[in-house]
Amino acid sequence: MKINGTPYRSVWVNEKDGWSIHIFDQTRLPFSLDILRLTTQQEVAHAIRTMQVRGAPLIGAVAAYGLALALRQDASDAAMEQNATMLAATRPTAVNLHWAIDRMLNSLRPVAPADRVAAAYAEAGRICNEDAAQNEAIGRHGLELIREIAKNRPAGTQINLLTHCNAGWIATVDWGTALAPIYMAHDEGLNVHVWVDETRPRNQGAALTAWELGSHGVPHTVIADNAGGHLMQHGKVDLVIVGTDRVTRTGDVANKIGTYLKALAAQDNKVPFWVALPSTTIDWSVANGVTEIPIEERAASEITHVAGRDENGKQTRVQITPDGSPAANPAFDVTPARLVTGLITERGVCPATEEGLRSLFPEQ
Ligand SMILES: CSC[C@@H](O)[C@@H](O)C(=O)COP(=O)(O)O
Repeated sequence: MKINGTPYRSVWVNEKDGWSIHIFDQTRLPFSLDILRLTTQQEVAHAIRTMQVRGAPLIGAVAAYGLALALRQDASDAAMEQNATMLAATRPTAVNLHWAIDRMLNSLRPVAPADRVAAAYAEAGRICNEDAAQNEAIGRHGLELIREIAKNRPAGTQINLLTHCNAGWIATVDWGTALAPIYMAHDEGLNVHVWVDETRPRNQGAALTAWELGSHGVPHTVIADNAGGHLMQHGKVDLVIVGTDRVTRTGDVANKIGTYLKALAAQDNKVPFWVALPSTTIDWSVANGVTEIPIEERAASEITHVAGRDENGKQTRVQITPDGSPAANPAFDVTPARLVTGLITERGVCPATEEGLRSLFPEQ
């Protein structure tokens, strides 16, 4: 996607040295667009853990480059396996991270250590290109759903979408998952407007989705997380569309905490609830999302404190809870398949069922 007219991806190799990795520091957005240079696997692991990079597909792609950086230091079998395990442990819920590390290992194990660095950069590059292409395809399939709504309305009627967290281009290598159809709808002149859940505790909606949509000129309104149900009751949401960190083969959807409540409200108000994902987000080994998907528990300080900018423009964190009040911070929840209208993948849309997914991915 473009920033001030210049096309960017969310991760790229430094053109001059040919090996260090660049990302945007997402903890600084929306106030500052800082490009970070990562030179070691430890820096990559730190960036993932602290959410300088985040979003399921992007952490997979960045971790793949993290393994390439590790191999520059030591390309032996033992070091490669150890660094892969370390990188895979940085965040537990998004299956794309584990998928990317497994794919790297499967392609690198048969390669002689002397040739592994070049092979690792090539494989990580392919992962990035495929992610960008898959998300673009998701955009085209999701666009059909928005066109369908537009078709049944007087020309130019506003179409109101609601999204949770950030599943935009900076959560992927390019395009985004949930936001890709929205960008395409806006670009072809459909009158889309997006309700953006702020997404406490880390506010990825308020900080990142609002920044992305605003940069692209897409009309949007940031709302408190608890406002979605009310808006749906009053007919102000035509379609909910979210991304996901892991989808079971049966169609259960793990996504940012609060997604489940949106799905319940959508069901009660007969608002379609769609989930956009590349196939790298499907965990074919899991049948029951509620009992089997590991849910990341993050620091209590993300609940007790809020990050923002003060009146002098300085980025700061302020405490919002009494001293000593305990806080719990489960970072994801699971929306059961029965609440999901359908899944949007790079191969098309399907019901959130095992049959639906297998009809699109019969090779699994
Ligand atoms: C295309 S990204 C899909 C998901 O990864 C996204 O919705 C999400 O929940 C991200 O969580 P985060 O904790 O910000 O990494």
